[in-house]
Amino acid sequence: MHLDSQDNKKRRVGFSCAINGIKSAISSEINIKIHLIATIIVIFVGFLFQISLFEWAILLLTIGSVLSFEMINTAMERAMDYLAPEFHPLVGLVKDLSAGAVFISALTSILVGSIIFLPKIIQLIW
Ligand SMILES: Nc1ncnc2c1ncn2[C@@H]1O[C@H](COP(=O)(O)OP(=O)(O)OP(=O)(O)O)[C@@H](O)[C@H]1O
Repeated sequence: MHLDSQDNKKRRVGFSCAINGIKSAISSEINIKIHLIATIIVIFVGFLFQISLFEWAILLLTIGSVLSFEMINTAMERAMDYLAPEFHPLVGLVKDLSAGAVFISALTSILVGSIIFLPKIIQLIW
C-alpha cells in the first residue's frame, strides 16, 4: 500500500516535470510555436476533409514526432550551451546533427501531409 502511493507520487512528479518541460519549450522556442500553429491548422484541415482513421493515425504520429524531435533538439542545444559554452567543432556537429533530425522529421511531415491532402485538394478543385 505504502509502495503503491510512493509509486503514484513518483508518477505524478514525472508527469509534472514533463508538463514543465513542454511549457518551457512553448514559451521560449519560436520553432515550437510555429510547429504548434502548423499542427492546429493541419488538424483543422483534417476535420475539414474528413480524413480516415488511418490517415489521422499517420498524421498524429507525424505531428508527435516533429514536436518531440524539436523538444529533444532544444534540450540538446541547452545541454551543449551549459556543458560546452566555448566554440568547438564537435559541439557544432552535435547541434547540427540534432537540427538535422528535426529537419528530417519536418520534411517527412510535409511529405505525409502532401500525400494525404494533395489528392483531396486536387479533387476539390477539379
Ligand atoms: N559552441 C559552438 N561551437 C561550434 N559551433 C556552434 C556552437 N554553437 C552553435 N554552433 C553552430 O551554430 C548553429 C546554431 O546553434 P544555436 O545554438 O544558435 O542553435 P539555433 O538553431 O540558433 O537555436 P536557438 O535559436 O534555439 O538557440 C549550430 O547548429 C552549430 O552549427
